[in-house]
Amino acid sequence: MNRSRIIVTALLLAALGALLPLAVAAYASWARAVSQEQSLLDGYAARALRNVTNTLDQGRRAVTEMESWRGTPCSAEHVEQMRRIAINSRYTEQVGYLDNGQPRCSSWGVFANAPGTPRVQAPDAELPDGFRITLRTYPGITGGDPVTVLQRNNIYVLINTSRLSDVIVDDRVQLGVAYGGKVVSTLRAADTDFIAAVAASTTPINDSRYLYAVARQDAWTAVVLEPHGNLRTSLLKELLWLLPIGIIISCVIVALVIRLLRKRLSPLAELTIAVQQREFVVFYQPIINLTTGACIGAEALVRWRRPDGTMVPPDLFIPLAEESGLILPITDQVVETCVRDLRELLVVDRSLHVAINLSAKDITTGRFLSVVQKALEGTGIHNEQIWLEATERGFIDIEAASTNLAKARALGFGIAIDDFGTGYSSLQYLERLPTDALKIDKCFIAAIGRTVATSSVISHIIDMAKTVGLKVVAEGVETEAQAEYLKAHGVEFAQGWLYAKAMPVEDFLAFVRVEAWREVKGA
Ligand SMILES: Nc1nc2c(ncn2[C@@H]2O[C@H](COP(=O)(O)O[C@H]3[C@@H](O)[C@H](n4cnc5c(=O)[nH]c(N)nc54)O[C@@H]3COP(=O)(O)O)[C@@H](O)[C@H]2O)c(=O)[nH]1
Repeated sequence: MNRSRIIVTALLLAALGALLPLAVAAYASWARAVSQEQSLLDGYAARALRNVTNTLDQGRRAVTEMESWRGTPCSAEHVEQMRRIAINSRYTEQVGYLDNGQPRCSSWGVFANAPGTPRVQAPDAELPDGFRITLRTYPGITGGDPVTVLQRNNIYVLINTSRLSDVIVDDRVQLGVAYGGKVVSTLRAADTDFIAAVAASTTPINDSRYLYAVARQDAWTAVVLEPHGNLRTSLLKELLWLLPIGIIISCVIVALVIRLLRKRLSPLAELTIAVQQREFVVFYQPIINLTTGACIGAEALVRWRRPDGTMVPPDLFIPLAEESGLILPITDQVVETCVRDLRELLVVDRSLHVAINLSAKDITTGRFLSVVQKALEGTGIHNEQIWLEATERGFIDIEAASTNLAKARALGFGIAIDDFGTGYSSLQYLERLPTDALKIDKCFIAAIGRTVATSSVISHIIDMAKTVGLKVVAEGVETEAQAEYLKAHGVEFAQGWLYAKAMPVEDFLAFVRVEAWREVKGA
């Protein structure tokens, strides 16, 4: 994944991580508010139903008690008894006596077609215990309040219908009581259509306007409802503690994403992925015989080709790779690539070699030897065609370095000391290390012909290398004057922009073909 994709993904993750806990907190607050309100309504509905049962039971008890009275109907004692029962029965407005289906007397006195005489109306239902119930009727004498009539044999009681819904509930709540789907009594300006619909339905009703609870017993239904908008207060209460938790979780997630992003975008993380994705390519810089002008091989120089195609020069990632240990798999990939790229060429032309840079870790651990040997297995490339370049950084553990390089040399690999002259103790290394060639660092080559301190050093390096019988390769040759100087001082080999820059394998193969053709033609 490239950088911008990672950033976009991280931004999306951060946005999601920030929003999700807030959304969950909001949803949880809503769900908790609804659940709390719902259980409150459930409690009210159960209470309302209990109230209906209690009220009717009281009426039933009044009738039953009156039924057991023996005496002359509508006598003063009879009326007195009815009055006594009505007074003691909290919800009963009136206890009365029927003669031939017509009210004759009640706890209020004897009727003689007085205006308070309850009208006799056909009952709405016959109950299993022999009672008949008339849900809403008007006694006339009470000034219009509807009453519910409970009657058995020739005794009846009047109950103020509003008693059926007389329950203490929160102000915001509406309540209704229905019998067989018909709304009998309501508390406050309740939505009777909705209550009737709930009472008549056996399945829950989805209505965006109300939150409601229902309790049923026999044909009675108590419905308690409140507009959804009323939930706002409970919702705010829940949000007050759930939202801060959501915000904290959001912040933690965003911080984690940023941390991961920074880690993922760190140079080390990118390099690690580059190694895993094998994003390295090898360029080859020709090495030239200064006397004949022929190409005798190439130095393999690694580049990191990022997924977007940009090339990262080794100076920018080799130090980090060495520090982190990633240089080891990078060396492995360079070795494999060199063998794959140049196998045919090296087998056809045995005079050619490829020089591979080793890192300090490669040299001290000695692992490069098995890596190179394994890569060469069955390729037909001779060990002598592989030069291994070591810099002074690899000689910190001089014992390990000389042992490992000696092993490599004994197997026929060429050993070159790279960047020679740039360290503090180059000469000391020369004595102790098994070496075939010295590569003079480009800073000395650049000083040729210039009046700088380093300009005089180069001739001493060349003399000394020749004295100990080493091949000399001059690095960074950029001008004819430098080449002439080197030739005049007996340097055999050179590489530098004067001849060619490091190039992709196809270009290098073409370069070698052209050079070979030029040789044939004697140009
Ligand atoms: N452990 C490994 N180190 C490696 C590997 N590949 C490269 N390197 C080291 O990275 C350093 C930079 O290399 P690079 O940017 O490829 O530069 C090389 C040449 O391009 C450059 N050069 C060659 N000719 C000229 C020239 O005429 N003028 C000029 N200014 N620069 C020139 O020099 C670099 C080669 O240096 P050297 O290795 O010292 O021969 C460099 O230190 C590489 O060693 C790797 O696979 N493993």
